[in-house]
This record gives sequence, C-alpha cells and structure tokens, in this order.
Amino acid sequence: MTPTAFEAHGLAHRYRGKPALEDCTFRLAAGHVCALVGPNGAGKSTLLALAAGLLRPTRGTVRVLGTDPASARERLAYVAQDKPLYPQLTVGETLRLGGELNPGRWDARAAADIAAPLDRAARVRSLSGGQRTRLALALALGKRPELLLLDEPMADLDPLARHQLMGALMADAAERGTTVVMSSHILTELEGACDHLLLVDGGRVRLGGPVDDLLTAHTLVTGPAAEADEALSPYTVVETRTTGRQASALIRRESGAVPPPASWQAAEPTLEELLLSHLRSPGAPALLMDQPERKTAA
Ligand SMILES: Nc1ncnc2c1ncn2[C@@H]1O[C@H](COP(=O)(O)OP(=O)(O)OP(=O)(O)O)[C@@H](O)[C@H]1O
Repeated sequence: MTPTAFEAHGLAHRYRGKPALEDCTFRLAAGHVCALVGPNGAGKSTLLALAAGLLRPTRGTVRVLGTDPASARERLAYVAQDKPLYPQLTVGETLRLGGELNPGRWDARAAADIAAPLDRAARVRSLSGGQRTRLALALALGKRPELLLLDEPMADLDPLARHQLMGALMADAAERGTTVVMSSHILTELEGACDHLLLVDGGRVRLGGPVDDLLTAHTLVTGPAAEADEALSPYTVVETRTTGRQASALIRRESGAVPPPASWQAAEPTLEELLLSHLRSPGAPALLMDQPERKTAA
C-alpha cells in the first residue's frame, strides 16, 4: 500500500473553546496533489497549521509522513497565508538563510529557479505581496520537502506569475513525488492541477477522495421540472435548481441505482460544478471515497 502522507482521525481544534474543526477523518496517500477547498472560515488554515505542527489538536490525531507533525518538521514545508519572512534581510540573504537552516537538504538551484525574477539585493520589506509569495515558495521548494503545505499560495500573484509558478510547482512535485496539499478559492487554479480533493465546510470534511472518483460518483441531470420529484426520488440529491419549466440537479448515483429517466439529460459535472453545488447545499450528506490503492488491493 502507498505510504500515507497526511491523515486525521476524529481531528478537532478549538480556539479558546470555539470550534474551528470538528471530527475530521481522512487519509491522503503519498504522491498526490490535494486541493483543500471551502468557504471563508471553514477551517482550512487550521487544518494546514495542525499538519505543520504549529497547532495542537484539541481532540483526535493528525499524522504526517507516518509520524507526528513535530517529528516530521524537517521533511515538510509550510507556506502560511501571511508568508512570514524577515523584512530586514535581502532576497539573497533570505535564500542563504534557507540553506543554513536546512543543512543536508537544501537545493540552492531549485530555490534560485523559483526566485529568479527577484532582485537578490532587494530587502524583503520592499517586496510586493506577490514577490514575497515567490520568495516564500522558493524557500519551501529549496527545502526539498516530502510534503508541501500551501495556504492560498497564489492569492496575490498576477495571472502570468500564477500560471508560471503553478506550472513549476506541479512539475517539481511530479518529478520528485512530493505530496502537495494546497488551499485555494480559485477553482480554475485547482482543476487540472489536483488529483485529490478535500472540501471542508463548517469545520467538517464534506467531500474527500480522488477527484476522478468524486466526479464519477455524481451526475448533473436536467429535465422537466414537473417530473423532478419522481425522477430524482431514487437518488441522493445534492442540489436542485429550477429555472422556468426546467429543473437541474446534482445527484449521487449509488451502486445499483437505476439510470436517470430517458427524458432527462445526464452529464458528468466539472470540478467547479461539483464544488459549487456542495457549497450551496451545506445539508447534503458528506461523501468520503476510498483511496485509490485500497481499491486495487480489494
Ligand atoms: N487565531 C485564532 N483565534 C481564534 N479563532 C480563530 C483563529 N484562527 C482562526 N479562527 C477561527 O477558526 C475558524 C476557522 O478559521 P480558518 O482560518 O481555519 O478558516 P479558513 O478556511 O482558512 O478561512 P479563509 O478561507 O478565510 O482563509 C474561523 O471561525 C475563524 O474565525
């Protein structure tokens, strides 16, 4: 079985008694690129900080790279939303410090490639938000992590820089088999880049598993609104929307369920449609799909 890069069992975190994460259980096999999505305040940053060992669980367990986060700290890299860096250092000094803090692991070339557009003599405090992001990503990749935790890494990058950095990150992760967990609100950024999904809402995991399996488990159906109640009754309906005489619904097709009626059109949803439907329907039941290697072992 593929080793596990990130797993949680009954994981919960409270800030001064106020719940931010509740009863999260999932497993991410090594080598996957996982999108962590959910509305503002869903608990994504909290989950990443728990994985990085910066927060402790209030309840349950979190394990990364087969051990507890504190023991895995040298083998993981975490880029927080606010990208903490030393403002008084130059870009060049920051990269040198990265090398000093990661003896035996540091890949100066990987870091330099990501930081290439930056002026080495520029002080961190003079960098724009997007330039700081680039430097933080250079430090993270230079560490040659086995697990890369990225909290909204691309939020302040211009579209060209986003495209270029995302491409570089994904190529590097594919070449080295790095596991990546990346939170983002930009759904188009995730489509195509991620093969695994965790949708968190209200501190709970609502969807989890391989993107392809989650998409295949859902069907977007469209048909006459007057027939909707009867036509959709065999299914778990995530969301129904009615426009005039037409109804469209995102349904789950449990094994053995009858196909949608012939008068209804059926199509596989896009990742964006799947996510938006679930975000609009907080009451839809959670779906956690088996990991790929569990299936092949069965
Ligand atoms: N340091 C903190 N102290 C108290 N409450 C916090 C703290 N950090 C987060 N929270 C609360 O925990 C919940 C989850 O926050 P978190 O930052 O994990 O969400 P998020 O999904 O990353 O949100 P966003 O998409 O806006 O970044 C929210 O209700 C938030 O107000």
